[in-house]
Order: sequence, then C-alpha cells, then structure tokens
Amino acid sequence: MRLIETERLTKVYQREGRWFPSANDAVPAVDRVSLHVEKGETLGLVGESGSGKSTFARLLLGLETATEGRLLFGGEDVTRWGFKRLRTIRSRMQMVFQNSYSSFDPLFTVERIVGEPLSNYGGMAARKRRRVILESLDMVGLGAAYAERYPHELSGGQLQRVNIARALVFQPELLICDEPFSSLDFKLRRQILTLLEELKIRLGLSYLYITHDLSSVSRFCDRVAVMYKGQIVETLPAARIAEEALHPYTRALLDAVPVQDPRLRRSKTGRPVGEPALPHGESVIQGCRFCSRCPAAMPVCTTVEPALERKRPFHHAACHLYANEAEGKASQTFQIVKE
Ligand SMILES: Nc1ncnc2c1ncn2[C@@H]1O[C@H](COP(=O)(O)OP(=O)(O)OP(=O)(O)O)[C@@H](O)[C@H]1O
Repeated sequence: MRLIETERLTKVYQREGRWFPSANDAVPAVDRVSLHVEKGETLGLVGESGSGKSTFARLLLGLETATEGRLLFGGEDVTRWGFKRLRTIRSRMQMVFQNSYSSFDPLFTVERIVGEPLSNYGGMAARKRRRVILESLDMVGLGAAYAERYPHELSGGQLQRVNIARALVFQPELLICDEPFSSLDFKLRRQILTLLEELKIRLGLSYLYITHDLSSVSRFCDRVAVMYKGQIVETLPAARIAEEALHPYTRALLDAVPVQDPRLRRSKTGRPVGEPALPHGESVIQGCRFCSRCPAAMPVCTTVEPALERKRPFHHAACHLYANEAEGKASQTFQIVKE
C-alpha cells in the first residue's frame, strides 16, 4: 500500500531582487517528480547539495505549496488542502531535522522540547502529555531523568535521540529524516541508524531518508531515488546500487564515496562529480540536465530530455545510454561505460 505518492510534483521559485524578472529567474527546485513511499518502506533520496531534496520534503509536509502536480497521502489527493486541514495529516508524518544543536532552544528542558509539537496542536491534558513525552524518550533509549536536562548537558548522539523523540510524540506513520547524521561521527551514525531500524520494526514506521551519504543508503534503505537538479534520474533497490546503478550521475556519486565501505566499490566513470565533460562546461537548456557533466554524453542528450523509464525489474533510469536496455539490447555506449 502506498503511504505517500507524488505525481509530477513541481516547485518553481522565483529569484528575488530583480527589477524585471525573466523566465531565466525561475528556479525549478523540484521538477515533475513522481515518487512514492510504500507502507513500511525506507526510501532513500540522494543527490548533491541544491538538487531539491529538502524542497521535496517540505512539499510533502505541506510547508511549501506545489506549483504543479499532485500529492496523495493514503490515496487521498491533499495537494490543494488548506493549512488547517493539512494539520490532520501533518501529525501522521514528522520531520527529523538536520542539525540537533541549532534546532533546540538552549533555554528549554528536554521535556519541553519533546512536547513542543503537542503544545502547538494543543488539547492534551498535562498528565497525559507528560506520559507521552516520557514514552517517546523511552523509545529512543533516554530514561525519565533526561526530561529535566538542557541541550548543553547532552552529547550529540543524545540530542539526535531527543530530535527523534520529538518526532514520535504523534505516533506518525512516516518519518522524514533530512540528513539526520550530518553532525555525528561514524560510531554515533551507526547507533542512530540502528535505533531507526529498531523503531521501524517496533512502530511499523516508513521513512524518507534524505542524505548525501551513499554509504548508509545500501544498509538502511529498501529503495533509493537519485535526484539531480530537481529531477529524479534513477530509482532502484538500495542493496544493488553499487553493482547495478546505470545513470552516469549515480555512478559519479558512487565514485565520490570514501571506500571504507567495501560494498560500495568505485565505478569506472573516471570522472569526479562536478567536473564538466563538455569543453567549456556549458549548461544545457534542453535535453538531459546532466549532459554537460556526463562522461558518456551523446548528441541526442543535448536536445532530447530522457524520460524516467523502466530498465530492469524495479529499476528506472532517465538516460539515453540505456534506450535499448529494456528490450535486452545494450547500446554500444552502454558497453563502453561498463568496461
Ligand atoms: N525559498 C527559496 N527561494 C528560492 N530558491 C530556493 C528556495 N529554497 C530552495 N531554493 C533553491 O532550490 C534549489 C534546491 O534547494 P534544496 O534546499 O531543496 O536542495 P537540497 O538538495 O536539499 O540541498 P542540501 O542538501 O544542501 O540541503 C536550490 O537551487 C536552492 O537555491
């Protein structure tokens, strides 16, 4: 069952500060994205900074209004719901924020921080509220003693547990985790990942896990969607990303992963992310958005935008290199890239 689904969801921002805005001032932060999260699934959303991941998350939470497209929650179209009505579903999906330190008021106790979403919604008796807060803290491995503490008395890992407890007070179905480990070291990342895995089983949660960190994706996610310049360029089972990723952008992201995780061997695109492939790094206004950086770009890539198409079972990619892949006929360029 699909918990949440988007159909060609689009968010266009207008660049500010121009006297005479032109079409070039429109920034399509999220561009015709069709994605879904199944109940009980962990979907990883990866891409470089600025690719549109956080904007997509804000659209799901109703914190941004879509320019075009549809958003469905539990099969119901909620795209044009007003603020008040959206509150009813917002409690069913919660966000775990990027940076623990900056997202807490240093003058608030842990109890107040965790209970803040309940205060915003109101209507819960003080005794019940305290019970819910203590239960949430218990679920993330923090005992009642932590309720009276202040953020500066907690370690980075404990702060991130508080962050997760705060997201759990409404017993959500979907947790959107936006770079939940960016401020943590390797050991703490593993601990928090393990906690999220346990909570998923215990509470039947689904996750949208947003990250730059591809090494955690294959371990934690069921499926991964790769985003580039507002568009989804590839989706595939997360466990197979290192071996089976087709899109040159995904391969370039894999190239950039530190090799401490042996499952993520380096691919052979031979070109680091960010290095333009075409002579002057000119940007492409039509065709494939990755074309100017792609080591395997073909003439067609500069003129025709590739559609996100099924290439293998449970594997979709938006790339002309694999135009024949679905029929089992690998193109010539495909063979070159795979050598
Ligand atoms: N409020 C806004 N007004 C104008 N442009 C915006 C706004 N928010 C985001 N953008 C632009 O939209 C694009 C996508 O930004 P977004 O923050 O969603 O990317 P991201 O992939 O989440 O990046 P990061 O990983 O660094 O958080 C960027 O070009 C950004 O500058």
